[in-house]
Amino acid sequence: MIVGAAIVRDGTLLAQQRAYPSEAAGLWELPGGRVEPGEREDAAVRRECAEELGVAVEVGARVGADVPLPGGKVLRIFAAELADPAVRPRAVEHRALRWVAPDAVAGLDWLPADRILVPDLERLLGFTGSG
Ligand SMILES: Nc1nc2c([nH]c(=O)n2[C@H]2C[C@H](O)[C@@H](COP(=O)(O)OP(=O)(O)OP(=O)(O)O)O2)c(=O)[nH]1
Repeated sequence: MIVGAAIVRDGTLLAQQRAYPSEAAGLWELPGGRVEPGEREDAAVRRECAEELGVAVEVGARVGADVPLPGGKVLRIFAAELADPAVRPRAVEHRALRWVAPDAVAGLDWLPADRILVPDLERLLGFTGSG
């Protein structure tokens, strides 16, 4: 199980740009990673956000359906918020971070699994689209 955090602040979504491996470098994803044996999924989200962004988050409801990943893994996204909205996330192991506006979510160069979740992420941000 891979968990990811859809962190929302001021109506925008935090995305991060992968630096590796080469086939994924430059593409965007949500903060997250593998759930360790015996670890709760919400705890894994908090741990990954601490490791990757240096921030504490509060984990909310699931976003969208599970997305199957190559190799039999599954990606499961949870809504999240910064425990302290004044603390700025840092790109510890990623190339860049971006707070994405609702109307820019669909245009970001996401990893393939995340692209599937775009409508769910837009809904989370309250984006109704152009028509
Ligand atoms: N964190 C994260 N991983 C994603 C997303 N979408 C997606 O397909 N993945 C894939 C990429 C990787 O194959 C896997 C998680 O990799 P990772 O590098 O973030 O996690 P990790 O450090 O715990 O994993 P590992 O390298 O130790 O196996 O899930 C996403 O939005 N966030």
